[in-house]
Amino acid sequence: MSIPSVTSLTSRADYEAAVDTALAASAAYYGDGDSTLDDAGFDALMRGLVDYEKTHADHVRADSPVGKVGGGAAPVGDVPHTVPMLSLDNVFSAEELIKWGASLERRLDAPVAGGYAVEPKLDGMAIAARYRDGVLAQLVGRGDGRVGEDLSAAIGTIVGLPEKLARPVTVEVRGEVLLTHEQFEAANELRVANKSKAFSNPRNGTAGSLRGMKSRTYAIPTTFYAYGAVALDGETVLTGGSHSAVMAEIAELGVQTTAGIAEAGLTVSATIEEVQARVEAITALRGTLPFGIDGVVIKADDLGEQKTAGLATRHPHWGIAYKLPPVERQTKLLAVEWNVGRTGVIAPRAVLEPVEVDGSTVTYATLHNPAFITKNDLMINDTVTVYKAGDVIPRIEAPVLALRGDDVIAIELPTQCPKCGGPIDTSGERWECAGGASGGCGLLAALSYAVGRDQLDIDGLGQTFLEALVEAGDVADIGDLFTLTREQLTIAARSEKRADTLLAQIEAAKAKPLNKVFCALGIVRTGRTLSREIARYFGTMDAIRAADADALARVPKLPGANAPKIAEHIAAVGAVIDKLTAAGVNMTEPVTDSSGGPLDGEVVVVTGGMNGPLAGRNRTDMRTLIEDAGGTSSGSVSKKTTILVVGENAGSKVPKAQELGVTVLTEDEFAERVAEFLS
Ligand SMILES: NC(=O)c1ccc[n+]([C@@H]2O[C@H](COP(=O)([O-])OP(=O)(O)OC[C@H]3O[C@@H](n4cnc5c(N)ncnc54)[C@H](O)[C@@H]3O)[C@@H](O)[C@H]2O)c1
Ligand SMILES: [Zn+2]
Repeated sequence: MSIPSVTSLTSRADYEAAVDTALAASAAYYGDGDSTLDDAGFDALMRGLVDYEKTHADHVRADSPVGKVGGGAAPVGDVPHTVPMLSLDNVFSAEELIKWGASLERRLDAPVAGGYAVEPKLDGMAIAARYRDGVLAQLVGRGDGRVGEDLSAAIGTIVGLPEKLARPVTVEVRGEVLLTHEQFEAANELRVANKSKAFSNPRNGTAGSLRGMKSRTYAIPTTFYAYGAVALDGETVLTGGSHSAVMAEIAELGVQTTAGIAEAGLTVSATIEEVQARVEAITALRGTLPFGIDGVVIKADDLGEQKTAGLATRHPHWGIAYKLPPVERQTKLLAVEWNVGRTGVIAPRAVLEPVEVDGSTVTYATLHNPAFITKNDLMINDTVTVYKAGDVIPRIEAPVLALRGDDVIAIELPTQCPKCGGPIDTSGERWECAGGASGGCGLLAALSYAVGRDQLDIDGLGQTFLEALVEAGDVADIGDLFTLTREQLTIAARSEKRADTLLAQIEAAKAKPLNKVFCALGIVRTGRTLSREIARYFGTMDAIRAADADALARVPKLPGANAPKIAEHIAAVGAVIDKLTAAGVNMTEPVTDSSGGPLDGEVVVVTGGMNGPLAGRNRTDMRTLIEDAGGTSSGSVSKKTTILVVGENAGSKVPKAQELGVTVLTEDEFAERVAEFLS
């Protein structure tokens, strides 16, 4: 959707409608709503209004947003500002910046002597913070620049704006409140948990966070950066003669300032050429900053020069905003595609009407997962806000509900894997192809898992070899691993020697106990521990296959609610199990009567690195050992713990165990108790 840079208004009716649209958009933009226009659309409309008003002076409406701070519709309130809080005029290119520099020097009637302060333009909400005798007494929004709303209820929730200064001075600090990317995510989690609608972007989220403090019971933390300060109640505590010096004074009082932003923070440039270089440097850092910026602000640093340059009604002459391309645009959601990733994750992707965002054309955006679609009530043909920060994949923020037409169509969620047609595991937030070991879309991931150390332990079969085997069509499920020929392996591994090693490892894997073979199948909602329990309980693969959900639910540690899914998946991989059986893979669990074992009834915790007779055993190995010996393995010391095995560099678990009266054993003592299981 390419928006013309000027909306052309050809009749009085057009003009009237445009004023109404702009006022409504501003009210939403500066309030906490969703505007029906993106910034590019709004700016084009404003340019259209300016053009029209120039030639139709008699049509100009009193409430026209032209020339007004806050677009003529920002929430205003009733607190008068000490000194007007203005907006900033814009430039968009190096040429325009040079022109602005020249016009400033004309106003000064001399070259700029004090240099230019250059700082990021933070994309949040402007506020004035009034400190009296060092105590934060009042917060005031920008409003229409002359009067603003009282936002004092938010005192104490803003990072960087302390409730007390380092010295008991009276001063008004001005700056931007914003939500960092992290705070934005956290804010939305809080909102959703409290049954409120998620904020659609950090800027209107900031407004919502501050205003909401008047009525909300929970605080949403925001962040403040000062970029100005003025005298309050006639007291002048600021002695610095430049913007940068004043910022240093403010920082000394304990307030966070734009000078405190790492790398992209306030610096002073001597010439316009240096300013341009600094603008480019800050632009390059845009994607790495912890919050959004929509430009770079340039100010004559010397306060005397600022005074000489003076103010226009809507903006100062001594400063300018160098705007960066918008990272947020509105466009239309045309369709949703479902793609299956290499690990079997089924991810929705938005197909958009092409739109230019931050200098590049965006046609697709991630929709994360099905829950994102339902949570945001997205529909095909909705107007959506597309957002791009740095080199991050474009994201969709929210549908603009005010623009929803009659042509919207519900987004259909898949009921089967879009790639293989197999079943889908919808238990997690991310949906996955449940084909898994039976050759579904997660084949490579499933194979890697199956040959892993805790399963079949064919460690020579790394990712590259597996990929080669799958690519060659030699392996379509884990059953095929056991019928690989020396020739196939030689081609995949590019070496006869490696092929022979692999053949030996594969042969050895055939003798693995049932619990490892079962684990290798990657059955949903089972892992190592449950595989052991299932194998122990049923003894043979045939018995496992014969078990229905009720029988599975009787397995120790197996949550009954998961049993039906597990049973379903076991049935689905029947053909793979048949292949494994035919290839001579062991399908029985060796009977280890663990009741009566040396650790029967013990709850064992292991801490520190294992040495001596237990050397080289990681936590998984230790758990296996404990379970084999009839004990229960646990990760943390509690009242239930009966034995703590202490290895090298043991930490805080030892004093805790001693405090609880838990038996503490050295590696040697423990090894002796489980000697018969150590081989
Ligand atoms: N999409 C919409 O519906 C809609 C509606 C109204 C306005 N807008 C957008 O808002 C912009 C104009 O609004 P504006 O006047 O609020 O702001 P502005 O973006 O033109 O700039 C002025 C503001 O920049 C902020 N700022 C951030 N960092 C600063 C720094 N380091 N030093 C000084 N000031 C700093 C201050 O809050 C100041 O008030 C336009 O880009 C317009 O597209 C959009
Ligand atoms: Zn699939």
